Amino acid sequence: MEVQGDIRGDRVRCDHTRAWSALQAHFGQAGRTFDVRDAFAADPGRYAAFSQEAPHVFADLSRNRVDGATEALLFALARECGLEAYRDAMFAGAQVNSTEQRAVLHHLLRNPAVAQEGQAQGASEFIANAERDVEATRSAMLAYAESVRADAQITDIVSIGIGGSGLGPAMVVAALEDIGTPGKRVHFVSNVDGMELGTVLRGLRPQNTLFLVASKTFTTAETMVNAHAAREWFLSLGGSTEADAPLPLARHFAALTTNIEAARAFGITTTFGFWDWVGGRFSLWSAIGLPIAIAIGAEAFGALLAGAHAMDQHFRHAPLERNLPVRLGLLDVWYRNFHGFTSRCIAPYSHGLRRLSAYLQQLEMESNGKGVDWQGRALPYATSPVVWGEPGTNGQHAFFQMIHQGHDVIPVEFIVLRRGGRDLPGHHPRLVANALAQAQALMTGRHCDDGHRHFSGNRPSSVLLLEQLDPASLGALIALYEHRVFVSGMLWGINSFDQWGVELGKQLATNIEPRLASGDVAGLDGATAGLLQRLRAGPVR
Ligand SMILES: O=P(O)(O)OC[C@H]1O[C@](O)(CO)[C@@H](O)[C@@H]1O
Repeated sequence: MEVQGDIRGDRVRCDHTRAWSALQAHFGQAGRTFDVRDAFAADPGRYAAFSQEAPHVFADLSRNRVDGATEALLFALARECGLEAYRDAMFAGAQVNSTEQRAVLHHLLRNPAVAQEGQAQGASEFIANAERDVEATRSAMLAYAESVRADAQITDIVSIGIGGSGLGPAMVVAALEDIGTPGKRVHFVSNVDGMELGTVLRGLRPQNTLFLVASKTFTTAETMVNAHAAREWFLSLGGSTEADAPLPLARHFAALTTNIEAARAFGITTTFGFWDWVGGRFSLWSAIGLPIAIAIGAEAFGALLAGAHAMDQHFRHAPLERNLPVRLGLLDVWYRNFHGFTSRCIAPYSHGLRRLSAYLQQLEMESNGKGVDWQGRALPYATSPVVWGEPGTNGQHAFFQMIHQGHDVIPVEFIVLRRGGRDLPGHHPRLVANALAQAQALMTGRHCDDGHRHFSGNRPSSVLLLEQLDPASLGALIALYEHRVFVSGMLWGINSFDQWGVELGKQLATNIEPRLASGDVAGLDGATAGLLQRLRAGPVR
């Protein structure tokens, strides 16, 4: 298929710009000693200047270690790097995933124009074909989701998939469980540890179960092991590979994959495809989102897509100075490369968002945890921070001690809902009060002569405020993070859309597994050989 040009040549790496040198000077003069409390005292308009409206999300960035001068330099950096042209190239279908020669078009999956107007005006043939594929697959998948929802015999859906084929759907289904279909339980199985699948299967009956095998490649070892085990379980309890048998495998298994042939070879006839221009960690909007559509229905799935699309439009069209993904991505660069902050804490004050940190870990660290630029040159600076977190208020009683008083400065992202979910009187105001109090305490600190009780303050945080946790807000929030990762990755000069770093471990595991049975340690390093021999003192099975 013909794609639009490769625009790698237009990229300028952040450290090759004038703005980078200016930021270094600025950091030395003002950034290093910047105190947010002084900035508030000096500027009564600070809260407004560092607030940002975006679709479904309001952001208060005012408690960060930036001022107008810092942001002006960061916007200059973005422009010198060619961020706007690069963003537009991604949306136009250029091969921004340069190491795999792939376009990056997950935004097409949530573009309502694809359904309403068919081929967009002026789109390339490549995009027009992609849009047709998206529309056809989406209609088929949503019709199937509705048929499963209407099928009283199916009570349990087991989605087998890992990484991008598991984390996104699991996070969204947990977040939107209040609007889940009564009578349907959706389970997610990722780990090759048999404890996970075994525990899920223990409570199920094959005639009431639908397995969804979710794998972009349909080769991922963990998913294949679990899918084969599920198949064995199903066949051992009366299931059959014969289409006209009373309990046919074809009715109880479906596949979500770009590798339809491999799914068919597995014996699965119901398949929903997607394409190489959808990265795994950006795929919840595609057929990989089928468990979501079954859980919440086609209409709510459409609202999830619409929320994400609204954020896409904001990212594409808002000027950099009022563009939330841009402001957040620039802040990430400022903190990582100038302040040297090594991690960022995600603190959703929402039980529904309890899987968000796990989801963002893949999105951010698999995308931007890279050490070479797009030309393979070693980078002289750090890239992705460690992203971690737990829902509030639980985190307050675990690791917030360190965030308030530890040596490292850890920017925190509070995610707050104006309206809580299943309202029990008094819970939500208390939850929100805690989020605001933590952000306040981190900034203001509290002087005390007793060092144990002293809070230094000036600890940065942002607040992302959603009206409520509904499909549209959630879609917008996820798309916000996707674009933010694009922004920082673009400035760092890396390819945010490959993941070569996961390959070596996969290959070595394939080499080690037979050695657990044979005991052959030839050619292994001393530590691996030692552990293997120790493990062989008893059976590993
Ligand atoms: O969908 P697949 O092909 O099973 O891959 C699952 C995950 O594995 C990875 O390739 C990393 O190992 C992820 O990028 C991907 O989301």
